[in-house]
Amino acid sequence: MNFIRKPFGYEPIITKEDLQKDHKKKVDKASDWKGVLKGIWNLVDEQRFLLVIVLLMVVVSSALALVGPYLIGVIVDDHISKSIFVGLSKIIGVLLFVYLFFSIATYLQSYWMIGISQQTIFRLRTGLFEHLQKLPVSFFDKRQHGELMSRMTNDIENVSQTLNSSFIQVFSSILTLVGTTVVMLLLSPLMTLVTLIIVPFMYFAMRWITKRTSKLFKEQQKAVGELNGMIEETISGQRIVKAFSQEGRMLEEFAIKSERLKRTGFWALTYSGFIPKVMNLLNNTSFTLVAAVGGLLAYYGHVTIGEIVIFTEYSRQFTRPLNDLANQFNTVLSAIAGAERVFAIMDEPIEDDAALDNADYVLKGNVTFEDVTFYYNKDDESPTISNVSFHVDSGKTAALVGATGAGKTTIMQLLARFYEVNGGRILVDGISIDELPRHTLRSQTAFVLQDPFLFEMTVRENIRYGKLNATDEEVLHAAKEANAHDFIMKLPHGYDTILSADGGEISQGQKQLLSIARALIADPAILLLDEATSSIDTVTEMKIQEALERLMEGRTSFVIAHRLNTIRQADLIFVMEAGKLIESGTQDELLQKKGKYYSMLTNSKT
Ligand SMILES: Nc1ncnc2c1ncn2[C@@H]1O[C@H](COP(=O)(O)OP(=O)(O)OP(=O)(O)O)[C@@H](O)[C@H]1O
Repeated sequence: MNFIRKPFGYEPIITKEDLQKDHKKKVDKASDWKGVLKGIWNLVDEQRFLLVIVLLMVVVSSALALVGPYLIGVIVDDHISKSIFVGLSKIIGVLLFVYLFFSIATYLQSYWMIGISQQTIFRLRTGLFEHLQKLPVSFFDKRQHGELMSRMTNDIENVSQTLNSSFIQVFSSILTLVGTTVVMLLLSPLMTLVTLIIVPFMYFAMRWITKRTSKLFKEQQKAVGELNGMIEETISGQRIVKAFSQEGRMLEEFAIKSERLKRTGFWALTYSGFIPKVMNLLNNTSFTLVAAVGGLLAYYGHVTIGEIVIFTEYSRQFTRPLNDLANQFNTVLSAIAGAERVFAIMDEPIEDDAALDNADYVLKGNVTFEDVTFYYNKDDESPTISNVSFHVDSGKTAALVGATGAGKTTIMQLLARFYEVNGGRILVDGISIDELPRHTLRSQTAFVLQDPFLFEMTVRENIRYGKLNATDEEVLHAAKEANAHDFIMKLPHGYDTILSADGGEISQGQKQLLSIARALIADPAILLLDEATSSIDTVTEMKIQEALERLMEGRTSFVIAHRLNTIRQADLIFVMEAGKLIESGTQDELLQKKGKYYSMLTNSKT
């Protein structure tokens, strides 16, 4: 497939139907502007006073911008054309003062505005990150991670740029437009008419262009989000991509997405590139009209030369803010689209939490499931977990067995309250888990997964993740207990070796040992363990087994068991099938029963 196209060989990508659809959508979503502005206003928070001062500065500088041309007109009419130079120095002094003060006012307004916008963006970024941390696991299940990352970076950057510059410019442009019109009308309604004759043309030209660009900018941001999503997935899953030799397919998919971004980018920039050109043309036309008609009127004594000078200046001053407004329009539109996407996440409901009454509760680890039913999706025909009931005493080990997809991992995730049950109750020490603050429950529950997640931090920090205030001695002790110390000491910088985000430089078994050390240091009452299925060399496997035995001692443990030995040693065995708990008991009880477990065991032996 050839992905490289001639730079100008693109088909226009907006049809009339698209524009009509888009117009309808805009009408439907008219309130979003208000919502976005309200959201930003809330974020400005305690800097609102400074913002008001900035706005006052804009008023002052816009007024000063009107005084300059007027004074030049006065100089021409009262001094130059009459050759009277008395008092000229005074008026030039005032003019210089006006220009100086104008510069100071514009400098101050942009200096303060940068401070306000950076602080606002800081709040927006931190708020979004904080909100993401509080969202339920189910939120992340449904979304592409790279796309979310794009909201944290690109969209926020767009809002930031608008707040930095566009905000002041838009406000000042509006003030200048209104101010200039008023002053022009007071001076000469006839000349005002000549100056403003160009405005309807500008309006229609702008409408034609922005109708197209606003849709394109939205599409461009969406395409950036999708592309980022794919890049993130491909980089984090690059081993799988390579293992299945999918590089070619990924490249094709990437090229298609990238091509879409290129096409929307091309048209967005092409259309928005018309804006300054069209504006310039209309601007110069207006300038020429004012000079020509003004000259004619002056000839017949209707206006003075000074007034023509004032109006030629004002005609520039009038079209410049229009030009600015037109230019800023796209930036503002793209920022609003970005802000909408950010606020959409902020509006996602966070996990509600229990009152803090039980916050200091120390778990003993008695776990009870009472008729628990759970659906991942409301529309699923049958529940993922249906009517499961069991009890595990504190300190005991329960092995979960069953075919893939039977619901073993789900049982564990429900116990850690990653998802809310749809029916029944889960109790720890007789307390329903929704009466325990999540932090209380999760800080005393630890996961040891097959493929544990390691952070791009030192080995020491990765172990300390289980208990952030652990001392170096505690880290060392946990690593020794987890049989991880020896291999850590062989790493280039020992405990200070920085691991890559997926722990690519250490083996699967070593990752498990680190994850056991992390769980040991957390000292949880309840352990949720997914036994490794991948083949690990016998020495490492023995080390893992030994470390796990130490870890499980005295704690309530749920193990997704793959080895017969683990199952045999468990106090209780739960056999799961299609979300149901079909058998439970000790190894002996289940063997005597000669049911599913018995047949699973005999089948695996044959
Ligand atoms: N986040 C999710 N969203 C929707 N469905 C899910 C989700 N996670 C798991 N499922 C579905 O729920 C069912 C039970 O999955 P679960 O991971 O609990 O099975 P399991 O017994 O642990 O399987 P395995 O031994 O393969 O890990 C499966 O049909 C699975 O497709």
